[in-house]
Amino acid sequence: MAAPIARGVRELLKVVDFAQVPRRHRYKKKWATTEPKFPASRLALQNFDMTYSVQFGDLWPSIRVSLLSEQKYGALVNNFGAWDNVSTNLEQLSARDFVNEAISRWELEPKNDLSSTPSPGCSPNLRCFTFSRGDISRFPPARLSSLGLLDYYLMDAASLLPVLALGLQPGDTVLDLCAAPGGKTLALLQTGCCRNLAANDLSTSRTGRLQKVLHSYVPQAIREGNQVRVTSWDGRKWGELEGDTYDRVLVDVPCTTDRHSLHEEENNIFQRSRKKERQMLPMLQAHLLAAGLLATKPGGHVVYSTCSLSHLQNEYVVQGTIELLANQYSIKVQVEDLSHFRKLFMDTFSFFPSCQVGELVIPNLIANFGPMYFCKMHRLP
Ligand SMILES: C[S@@+](CC[C@H](N)C(=O)[O-])C[C@H]1O[C@@H](n2cnc3c(N)ncnc32)[C@H](O)[C@@H]1O
Repeated sequence: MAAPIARGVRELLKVVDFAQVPRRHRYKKKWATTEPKFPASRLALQNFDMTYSVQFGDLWPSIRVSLLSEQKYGALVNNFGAWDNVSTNLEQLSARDFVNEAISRWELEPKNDLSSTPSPGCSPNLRCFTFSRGDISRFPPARLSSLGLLDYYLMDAASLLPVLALGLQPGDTVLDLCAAPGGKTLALLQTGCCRNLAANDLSTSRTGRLQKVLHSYVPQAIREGNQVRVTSWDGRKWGELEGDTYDRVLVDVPCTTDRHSLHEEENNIFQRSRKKERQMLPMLQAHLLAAGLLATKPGGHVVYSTCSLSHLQNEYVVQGTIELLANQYSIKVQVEDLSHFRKLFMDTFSFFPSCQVGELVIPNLIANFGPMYFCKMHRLP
C-alpha cells in the first residue's frame, strides 16, 4: 500500500505547496554560518504568516493574535468518580457543560429537522465544562476523589469534538490509532460505550504517558480487564494487522501542532533539523488515515483529526486518501456532513465557515480553543 499512497501524496504536495506560497516569497534564502540562531517558534510564526494569510485572508490577523494568546481549557468530568458532586462544584464556578447544553438544544429541535441528523449515541454520557465566551477564568487543578482517581481532566475543549463526531453507539469496538498522551482515549472510555478499545501510539515514551493518564482516571478493573488494550505499533501497518475489524476508528494524526509550535521550543517541529520530517507530514498523515480506513469494518466510521490550521494537512489529506483508496482498493468512502454538528456547538466554538470537507475550529479571542480540524467518514458496505 505504501508506494501508491506515497506517490499520490507527493503529487498533491507538488501542486498544493506552491499554490499556498505567494510569489513574492518564492526565493531561496542563504543562511550564513554566523547568522544568529532563530528560535523554532519564530520560524513557525513566519511559516504561518506566509501560508495562513493566503489560506484565511482577512481572518488571519484575528486567528494569529488568538493563537499567540492564552488558550482556554475544558474540564472533562471523570465519570468513574463522584461526577455529580464534581459537576455541582464546576457549576458553582460559573462553568457550563457545553456537551449537554448542546444535546438539550438538539432534543428541542423540531422533529422534521431531527430526521436528517444522526442520533447523539453515547455523547450525552460525556460532561465537559467550559467558561462562557469572553470569560478567561482558569480551572483549579484536578483533585483526587475518595476512590483515588482524579476528578476531571483539563484539555482543549475542542479536542472533544472529534470524539463526539465519532458518534459511539453502545457495544462498539473502537480503535484509537494515535492515542498518546491520551485525552481522547480517556474521553472514548468516559462514554461507557466501548466494548473494546484499542489505544495505540508509535512512541513508547508517549504510551507510557497514556498509561499514567489511564492509571489516574480509570478504575483498575477496567484498565486490567480485557476492555482496553494499549499497544505501541506503527499505525501505518494497522490495515494489514487488523483489517475490517472496528466499528469506529479515531485517526488523530501527528501534525504541526500549531499552537504548541508558537509557544514551546522543546519538541518543536519547526526546528531546522526537523524540516524533512515536517515536509513529510502530509504523507504520514495520509498513510495513517488509509490504515485507519482499512481497519474499519465495511459500514463503520472513521474520524480524522489534527490540531493544525493547514489545509494541506487537513482536507487535502482527506480528499487525497479517499481517492487513493477508491483507485487502489476499490474501497468507497463517503465524507459525512457535519453541518448540524457545527450548529450545535457554535455557541462554544468559532468554526471556519468555508471548509470543503470536515470542520475546523479556529482560535478566537473570546473562545480561544483549537485549532482543531475533524472530518467524519463512512466506509461504505
Ligand atoms: C496529535 S498526537 C495524538 C494525541 C492524542 N490523540 C490525544 O488526544 O492525546 C499524535 C500522536 O501520533 C503518534 N504517532 C506518530 N507516528 C505514528 C505512527 N506511525 N503510528 C502511530 N502513532 C504515531 C505520535 O507519537 C503522537 O503521540
